[in-house]
Amino acid sequence: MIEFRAVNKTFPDGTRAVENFSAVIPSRTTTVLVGSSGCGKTTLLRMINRMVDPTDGAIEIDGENIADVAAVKLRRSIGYVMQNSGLLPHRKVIDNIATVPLLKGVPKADAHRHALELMETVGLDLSLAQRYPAQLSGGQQQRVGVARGLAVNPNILLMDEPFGAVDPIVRADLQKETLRLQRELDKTVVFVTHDIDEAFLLGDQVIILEKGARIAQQGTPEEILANPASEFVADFIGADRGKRRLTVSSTAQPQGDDVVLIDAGGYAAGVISAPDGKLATGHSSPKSRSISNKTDQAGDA
Ligand SMILES: Nc1ncnc2c1ncn2[C@@H]1O[C@H](COP(=O)(O)OP(=O)(O)OP(=O)(O)O)[C@@H](O)[C@H]1O
Repeated sequence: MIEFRAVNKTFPDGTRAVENFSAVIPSRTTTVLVGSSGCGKTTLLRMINRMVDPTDGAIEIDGENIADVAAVKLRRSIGYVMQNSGLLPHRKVIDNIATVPLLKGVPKADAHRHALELMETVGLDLSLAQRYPAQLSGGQQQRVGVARGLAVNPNILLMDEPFGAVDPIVRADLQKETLRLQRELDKTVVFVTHDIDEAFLLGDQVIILEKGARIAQQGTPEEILANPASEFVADFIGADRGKRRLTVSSTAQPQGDDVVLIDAGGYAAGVISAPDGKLATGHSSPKSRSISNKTDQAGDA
């Protein structure tokens, strides 16, 4: 379990990135930190492996204050998957994956053998082992990044917008793989994204953040969708989902046109009656969630 207790971070230039953040991240589950650019997600993530130290407050892992653990030791025991993969361009795939084990003194042959196993784990063809990162697609590079994050066999895996730079189809593929890995590997995953759909897909727990890493809402995807805690949350999950998920279509009826909301799967999610603009309950497919609150009206399909 990772616990943040009243954590603050003010950078030397005076930027207050994190204000009084407290949260529990349970073991062997995935917690997603989601929020707009600059709200403090990456700063929170980097505090877990001491790439950033809090100005005050404490972070504990399984009851131990990480301020008491040497930063390098901590960092080498926690997997970290960066934005844009963060691979070393002049090292072959196999050596990129084995970087930290080699630094820790694992014999090269063992580190390489384990790296090849990890390539299989993340769905990479072994023939790619001798290539350099520039000779891989974006999606393959991200998989190498995940394999590298897993190379120290960590209990905790930190993932910072790992799929931000790939196209939507590859992204969906990588998300699916992440779900599979979660089931197989049973790690504590802390995942950062600004994409609420990704957060709801991957998170057992989702923490929606406002500026200064203030918690707007924390809960399961179902809890948040059913009961957005504030206008901010309703807007955040509604606006984002509405933009991408719902389209509006008109159908001619004897008593006047009906306006139908169509979800991403092409199913009717609800009907806005022509005379008063009222939203009827969505019900047309197993894919559509019931339309029960303002957020859903704004866009949940
Ligand atoms: N080293 C630094 N020095 C000064 N300010 C910083 C530093 N790192 C981050 N910040 C600021 O702290 C705030 C939070 O940044 P952070 O990178 O944690 O946000 P984020 O939510 O991860 O953003 P993004 O989604 O754009 O990566 C921002 O205002 C950012 O400009």
